[in-house]
Amino acid sequence: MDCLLPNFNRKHSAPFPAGQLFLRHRAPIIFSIAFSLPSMSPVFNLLTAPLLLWSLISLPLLSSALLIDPAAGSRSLLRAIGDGADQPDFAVDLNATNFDEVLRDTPATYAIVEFFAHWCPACRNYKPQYEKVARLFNGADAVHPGIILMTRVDCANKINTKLCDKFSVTHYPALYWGAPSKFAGGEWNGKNEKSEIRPIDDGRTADRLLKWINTQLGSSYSLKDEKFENDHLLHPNASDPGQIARAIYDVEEATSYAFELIVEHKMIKPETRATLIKFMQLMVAHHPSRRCRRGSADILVHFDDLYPSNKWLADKHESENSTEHGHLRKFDVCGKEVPRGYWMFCRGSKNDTRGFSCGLWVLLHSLSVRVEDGESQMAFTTTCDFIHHFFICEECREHFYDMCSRVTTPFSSTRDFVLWLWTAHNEVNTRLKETEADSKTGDPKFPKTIWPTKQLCPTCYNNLNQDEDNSSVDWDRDEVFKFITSYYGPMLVSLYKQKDKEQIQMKVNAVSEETLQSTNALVVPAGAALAIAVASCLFGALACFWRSRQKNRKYFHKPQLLKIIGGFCNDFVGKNFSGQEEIGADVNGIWLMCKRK
Ligand SMILES: Cc1cc2nc3c(=O)[nH]c(=O)nc-3n(C[C@H](O)[C@H](O)[C@H](O)COP(=O)(O)OP(=O)(O)OC[C@H]3O[C@@H](n4cnc5c(N)ncnc54)[C@H](O)[C@@H]3O)c2cc1C
Repeated sequence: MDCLLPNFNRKHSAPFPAGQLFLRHRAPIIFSIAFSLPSMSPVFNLLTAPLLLWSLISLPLLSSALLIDPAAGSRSLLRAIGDGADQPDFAVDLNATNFDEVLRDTPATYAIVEFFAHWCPACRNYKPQYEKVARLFNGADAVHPGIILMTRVDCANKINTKLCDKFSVTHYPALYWGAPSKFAGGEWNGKNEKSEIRPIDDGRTADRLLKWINTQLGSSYSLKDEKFENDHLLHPNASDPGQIARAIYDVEEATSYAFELIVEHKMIKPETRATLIKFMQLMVAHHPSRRCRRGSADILVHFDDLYPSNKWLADKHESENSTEHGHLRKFDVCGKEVPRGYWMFCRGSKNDTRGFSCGLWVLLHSLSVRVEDGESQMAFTTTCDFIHHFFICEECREHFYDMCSRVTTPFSSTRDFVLWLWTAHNEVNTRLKETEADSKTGDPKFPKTIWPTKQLCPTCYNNLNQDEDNSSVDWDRDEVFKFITSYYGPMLVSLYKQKDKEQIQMKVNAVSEETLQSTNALVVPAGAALAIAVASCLFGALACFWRSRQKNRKYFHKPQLLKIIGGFCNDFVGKNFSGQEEIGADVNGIWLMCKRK
């Protein structure tokens, strides 16, 4: 049951206003008078004794009935009741002084604000429910960090009166949902239907609140979700292979961050433009996260408008309107919901270790295992150029490019590319192992090792008695390839937009993801050179088509579109066209229409 607010000023709207005011404001006075009077005059003893007795007996009773503790303060007592005094709160207490600042600064994509009143029994009962959900999203040990900041504001606290009024709170507890930035300095009056802040109409229990959230995000969070710990591992890099499943968050975050850096540092120049487009083509086809594939496709389709290829135009654009990079920023490459500022698989034991560079490696490996044989050389050169132009770490990109330059024979298979990237990464590991030992700049909990360790992949070692040292390890390269393909392949799938809650379902999804990958194939293995050309043409043609469909939606009818797509499928990829799928859910939808023969 909610606590309804009467129509008069909230300050006077407590269910027990007289009692509460009495206890909050009068009781201490009566106490002090009662205790001081006897010392003033013995004449008052007769008067004060019964009063004192009444106070001593009735006040604790009344206080506990009204949840007011004169000694400890109402808030602290309220916190102590319900879910145990020792348990920390997960939801963040906000007030008028920090509300805007906290919500402006949070890296979370969404915020929930609970407006409550500390005197409200329904709020007290609701608190454990709210906390159950907040446990998932808030705090250093959040299970799903960076997605939702869950907060509360005590409207019975005088300093919050204006703040609560701005959000037209009519009952307690009242929950609102929106982007944190919309809350900061924002308001809600219940009339503006287009407001980006919305009341949560069904969050009365933890289950229902989470269900409401899942509906908004297309997620499948469960109250039973537990944090995926890195800490319990004996050796983090020799971990349970299942750990990699969490790396999808990191790959998404690394992708978003990389793109943000590119935009912020204005790295899109006429000479780097083509590299970025090719890398994004690679992402559209092979990024392990569905939302990053979709986001990259969206950006690609609008790329010409946002960054004209004509240098003169680009320069003019730049000087006239230096916000064109800002336009790109509005395209979140992996969507708006990607958690930011957190790392799961790549979380270091210190703030300044691991994170982005680890996520970037995982992205590169996960792309490498997904390309087809015919795309391997293109994927290799695109990766080399991407790191060369867009990885801000000067030393890293130079070293990496040096390793790229040492390749003399074009790759003709996925295996070549996967194993080259693995070797290159191990070369970096070997170099850094020494540097970090000298400079002590590495993460003590994640020392550099030759990878995969024996613990992670015993079959990768021809001789298990050998030291795990790059120069001397006798690798079974077939086993290494098999291991890497499965490690960065099916296990690293998007956790989003999947309704199924159980782990087992993830495996099922991994299979469907694999199917998607295979139907996504850009090329038939009809020779590397042809394949590279076809891959680029196909995407260009499809993107072009998709774009024209967006722009000229009213001029095309479905049969015409089916015919055009059928033509693309047959001409470019030699695959049958299945017209069953509805046209144009997104670019992935178009890929899906070309079925293997
Ligand atoms: C392209 C690139 C070049 C870099 N060059 C340099 C450099 O020259 N100097 C420098 O100081 N830093 C460089 N870095 C950063 C450095 O390699 C690490 O990313 C950083 O030190 C963080 O290390 P980490 O412990 O998180 O593991 P990382 O090395 O980032 O590895 C991430 C994860 O990948 C897995 N992994 C490890 N080795 C392999 C492998 N061989 N094959 C497949 N998977 C593996 C492990 O699970 C590991 O946890 C580079 C990063 C990138 C992306």
